[in-house]
Amino acid sequence: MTEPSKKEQLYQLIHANPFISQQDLAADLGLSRSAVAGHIASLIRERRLLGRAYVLPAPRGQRPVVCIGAANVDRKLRTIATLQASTSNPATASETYGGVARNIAENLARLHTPVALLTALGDDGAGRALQDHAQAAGIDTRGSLALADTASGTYTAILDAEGELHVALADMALYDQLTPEFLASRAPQRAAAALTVADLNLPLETVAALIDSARADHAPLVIVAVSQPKMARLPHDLHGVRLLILNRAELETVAGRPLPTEADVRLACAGVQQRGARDVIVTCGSQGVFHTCDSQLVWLAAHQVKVVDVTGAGDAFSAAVCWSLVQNADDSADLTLACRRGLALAAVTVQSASTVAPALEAGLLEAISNTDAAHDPGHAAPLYTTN
Ligand SMILES: Nc1ncnc2c1ncn2[C@@H]1O[C@H](COP(=O)(O)OP(=O)(O)OP(=O)(O)O)[C@@H](O)[C@H]1O
Ligand SMILES: O=c1[nH]cc([C@@H]2O[C@H](CO)[C@@H](O)[C@H]2O)c(=O)[nH]1
Repeated sequence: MTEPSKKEQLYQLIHANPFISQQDLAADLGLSRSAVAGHIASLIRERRLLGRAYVLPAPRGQRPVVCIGAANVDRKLRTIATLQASTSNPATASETYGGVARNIAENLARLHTPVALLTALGDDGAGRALQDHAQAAGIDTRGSLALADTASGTYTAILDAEGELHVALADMALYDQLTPEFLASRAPQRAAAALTVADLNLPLETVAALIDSARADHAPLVIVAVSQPKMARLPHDLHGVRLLILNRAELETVAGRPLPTEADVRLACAGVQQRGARDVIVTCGSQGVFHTCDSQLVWLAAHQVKVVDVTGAGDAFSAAVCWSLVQNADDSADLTLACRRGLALAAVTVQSASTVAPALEAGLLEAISNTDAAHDPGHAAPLYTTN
């Protein structure tokens, strides 16, 4: 098969990312800037491009949440009977779309929130399937990085017969190419965000660059942890971070010690706040969540539900919290309300075999308001050790 002409390749790049700069076009295609300008002028003459535009921000309610991080293929292997270590277990296998940033983006799209995803995709079947699926879900993937001769990210999880995770393996080296330079090349899309959500699949320097720009632009940034080993990607200086969401084991990694009591969790959160993060949410699996409220902690119990598969519960929780944050035009979002919405979406997700529960409706979250707190199962007595 003959390779498309440079002009055609340039057109495809602009089609995929209308924000792309002439400098990036020149670098990607191995052309000079003047050759790029010549092709653009020719495409305008042919009316395949209608001109070069100034980009104005959309009205607030239509500005997207921009999610930055992983889009993986998840392989889940679930034992049929009780899982036994160091031997072969009869199991069933399934494949779904995953990656923390992608899962959050899909949850938000299903809740009818405008959302864009900046990720890296390989040039394999998985990359094309991830791209098609995201587009069909209504996620704007035009700013994502298409990598030649690279396999897409994969996550392989071993679940027991009850749907609880035993071990998981993450093959995701391609996200190391989501560098600060890549971020800079997507500055126009990022500037349009109502909220930026970054997962810790990103390299440390990239997360630091996102924090720097959130601080400089006074723009809200939520950071979502993905695993204990990848807590090493959390920069020390967190000034500019609106919210850090992580599970208790990940907070233990940050603290460098076990956190068996509520007082331990409070101290560890205070440490993260001293590093500059405004708020912290600590998810505690089937028990519930803590969130900071100035120097105090608020505890909310999880819904008691029958688990089908826990994969994606944390991402659904994070998506509902982000959904809640963008409902307020000012900075007055109520974190307790956001977490109650998170618990509700996570409960729906653990009861579904899918990583992102299908058939979500924003009404599910809208129905949870400040006025119904007393009737909410999320306000049951703490199950967590409090001494
Ligand atoms: N067994 C469960 N029953 C009810 N709710 C659950 C259960 N497990 C998780 N959840 C809900 O999901 C939220 C996030 O779970 P968890 O603390 O395990 O996060 P996570 O480790 O990031 O999850 P994951 O990696 O599976 O997406 C919890 O706060 C809770 O609301
Ligand atoms: O290192 C990582 N492990 C797991 C995930 C993703 O977490 C999801 C479940 O919460 C799952 O979809 C997996 O791909 C990731 O993005 N990075």
